[in-house]
Amino acid sequence: MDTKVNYIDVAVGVILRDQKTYVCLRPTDKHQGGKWEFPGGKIEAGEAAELALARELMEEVAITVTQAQPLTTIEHDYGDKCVRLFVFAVTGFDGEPTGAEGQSGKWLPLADIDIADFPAANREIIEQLRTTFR
Ligand SMILES: Nc1nc2c([nH]c(=O)n2[C@@H]2O[C@H](COP(=O)(O)OP(=O)(O)OP(=O)(O)O)[C@@H](O)[C@H]2O)c(=O)[nH]1
Ligand SMILES: [Mg+2]
Repeated sequence: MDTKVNYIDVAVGVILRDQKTYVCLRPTDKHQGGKWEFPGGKIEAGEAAELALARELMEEVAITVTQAQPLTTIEHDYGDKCVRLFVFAVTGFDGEPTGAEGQSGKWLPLADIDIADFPAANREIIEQLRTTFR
């Protein structure tokens, strides 16, 4: 029996400015659809997490990342799939974030973050934002 878990590696960017973070609404037809998310996406085979972060943030919110620090790595089993999130704090970028793929996006004050609006895997990120960045 194969008990090895196949994780989907994902680069996730917590874009920070003025005690706010830029979040996007996941399309309803996607995994965890209807939840808010930190922009990001799947890391390609052989791709470094930082490069995937820069690529996904350009594709999804049209910014050029100039400063990012690893925040945490989270492994989460959704039942239908297992994800490994490589989470970065994005503290420097060129351009103004926008929903470049037609999705809704907004600057969310860190004080207003509600864990229930995000995918379950994001719990630890939100707890860190509460303690580290406020
Ligand atoms: N981008 C992003 N993905 C997250 C977050 N939390 C979380 O569990 N995920 C999960 O990570 C997985 C991959 O993310 P994604 O759907 O954005 O990947 P992608 O941009 O490459 O999209 P695609 O391959 O569907 O076109 C999804 O299963 C998603 O549910 C989050 O905060 N941001
Ligand atoms: Mg994505």
